[in-house]
Amino acid sequence: MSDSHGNGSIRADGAPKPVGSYPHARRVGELLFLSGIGPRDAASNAIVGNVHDAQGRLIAYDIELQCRAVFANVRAVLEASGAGWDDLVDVTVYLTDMARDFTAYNAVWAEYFPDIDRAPCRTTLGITALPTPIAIELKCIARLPGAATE
Ligand SMILES: O=C(O)C/C=C/C(=O)C(=O)O
Repeated sequence: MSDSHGNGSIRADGAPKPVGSYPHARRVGELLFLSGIGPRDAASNAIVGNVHDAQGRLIAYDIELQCRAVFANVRAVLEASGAGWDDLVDVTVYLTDMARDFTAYNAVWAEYFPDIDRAPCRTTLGITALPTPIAIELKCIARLPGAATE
């Protein structure tokens, strides 16, 4: 974890670099607010699961791979912040093609959150575009371990 400014700002070495001028997360009291994060490879920052033609145009993507990559990135930011998967309390999921991708995404979600009583609250939105050519982005809020639940 890096919080060199003492303001709760987190930069996670194990997560892909943010694509703009924002931290991976901010701690505020017992809560941890994660920036929107996409399905990028943490080492190369390349988008996972995108298929391009010889001219470099995006021609296909694998939503399952993108789901797994974005969940891995969320986990990396949580762990760098001193939290874990079970500390997620609220997740907003943005999909660029709800009709095509909801079923596959929902199945991967169920693998990662098999226990409905321990899963975070979730809201899934279909939107026309994300800032980069990704099909899924997650926006998460977690409760830091040790914080009271009530
Ligand atoms: O491209 C990504 O990996 C995710 C980018 C997110 C943003 O730039 C944003 O939500 O502003």
